[in-house]
Amino acid sequence: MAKLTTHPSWHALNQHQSDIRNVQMRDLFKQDAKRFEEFSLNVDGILLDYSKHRITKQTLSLLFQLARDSHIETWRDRMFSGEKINITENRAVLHTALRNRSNTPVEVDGKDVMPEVNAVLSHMRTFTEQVRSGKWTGYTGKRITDIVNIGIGGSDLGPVMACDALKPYASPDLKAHFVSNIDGAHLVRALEQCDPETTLFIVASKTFTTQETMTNAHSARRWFLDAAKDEHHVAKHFVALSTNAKAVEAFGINTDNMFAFWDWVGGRYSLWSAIGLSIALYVGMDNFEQLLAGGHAMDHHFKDAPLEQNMPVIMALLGIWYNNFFHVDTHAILPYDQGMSRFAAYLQQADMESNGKFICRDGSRVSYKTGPVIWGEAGTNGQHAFYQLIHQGTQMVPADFLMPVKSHYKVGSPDDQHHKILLANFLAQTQALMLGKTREEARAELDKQGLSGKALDDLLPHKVFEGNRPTTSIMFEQLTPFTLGKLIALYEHKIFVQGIIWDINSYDQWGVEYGKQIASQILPLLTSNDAVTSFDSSTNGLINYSKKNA
Ligand SMILES: O=P(O)(O)OC[C@H]1O[C@](O)(CO)[C@@H](O)[C@@H]1O
Repeated sequence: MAKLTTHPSWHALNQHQSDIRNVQMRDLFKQDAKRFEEFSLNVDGILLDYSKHRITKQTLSLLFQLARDSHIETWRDRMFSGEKINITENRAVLHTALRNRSNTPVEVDGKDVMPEVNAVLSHMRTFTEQVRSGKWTGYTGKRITDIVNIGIGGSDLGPVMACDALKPYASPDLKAHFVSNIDGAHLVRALEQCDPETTLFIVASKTFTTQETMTNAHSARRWFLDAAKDEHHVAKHFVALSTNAKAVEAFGINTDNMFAFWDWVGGRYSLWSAIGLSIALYVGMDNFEQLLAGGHAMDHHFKDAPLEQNMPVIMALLGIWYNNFFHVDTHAILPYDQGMSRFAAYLQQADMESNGKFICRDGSRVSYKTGPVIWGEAGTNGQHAFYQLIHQGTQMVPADFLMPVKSHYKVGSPDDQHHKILLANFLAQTQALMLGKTREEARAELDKQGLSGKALDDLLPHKVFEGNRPTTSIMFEQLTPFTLGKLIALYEHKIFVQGIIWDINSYDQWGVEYGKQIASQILPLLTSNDAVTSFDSSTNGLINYSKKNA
């Protein structure tokens, strides 16, 4: 495949960027009263407004050409059809099969995976209904009141995010806790809220070897047995979500209580699989299937819509525009919905573990930037923390603003203003970032406030906003399971498109493996009495300090 930087569209985009880099969005809006209509898209109830970007029609047409030059459509079809596009692990990438509600056959190595996918979903349904109805009881016959998901990375972030987002759909009889960190504080704090007689542990690990998860799971088992005494009771209180039946058995979990998935499900794409069991328990299997249906609806859109009207493709290309042509390093995710407060953390793994790569698929080094730093916080909290930098800092921070039109919550009086105030802030921020405030406008404002002379002149430069700061607005009716499914799949496909354009493998994570490898070399040294001298002086110094002061 031709290298990205050799595509004529790449060169044309570079040239185009230097032509339009000083164009002001406020002027573009003045020149074209229909800019919103031209640069927005409504897919199945999700409105994407990308008019507040430093783009013209020509920008988009060059970006779509870049996508075509990168053979996006061919790669997309290869992914959906189960081809092993994860080349370094020789695996298919088929999270889309997990939410394939049309149930059309999807083959891996000549075998349709749908019967197995459906069997696990049906197992999940039976189990969740038993637990939620109180039929599944603990060792003393009491119903389950607390679930504790023990997992990390993709075996944690998706379920945490989705349970938080879908709390309005949750059963009031079941509390969900999530333990991921190896720091004992995480487990201890969760267990403090639980009773061994009524707690169900969900050990979520694709490999069932991850150090954090296995250590936490063994500690949870000990905590449980301290109360239950008899190992036979473990079966009622521990279930496993994994691809590794042998390791599940070795842990002491009955494989009847194991919910399987497969190596073609990447960890960070696994909330659609058995890894979503905590979501299904918390909000019920019907709602979990609605989440899957939302993901599936977005898959259809991504597969069927022409590139020019394809939401994930447009979002991906806007990211490429800033990343590779404005040389921006970062991208903020700003959901104006308290339930989505973990959405940025979820996308951090989805995006950064996927596209934080410097090696092309052919093994050569990339000569351009790949994935940006993803971060964010729920609005309006972010406004009172870091938005200052987005407004007046020296770097451009493209941001996605997300917001439901309707809230699930009513607070106090019938004329509850919370959601309107939230919406006003959402709209104000994106407008202010686009418009900025010129020197003249700032002067007029200060003048109106009664300032004049030196006092006005001194304050004036601080009150100027350059504006022209790009944002995408994503609005939807309400945060339902279906909509959340669509939003997650939207970002997954955006990440896919960017990975293809950057010519990297978005589906491995050797960087994470490397850290694990070194940690396992260090761990035994922490228990010996000898001073450590085998590493660099910094690592030796830190190890020896910690040993001396333990
Ligand atoms: O589910 P496992 O195998 O415990 O892995 C947990 C996480 O660790 C990673 O391998 C690295 O963070 C992720 O991709 C994965 O989601």
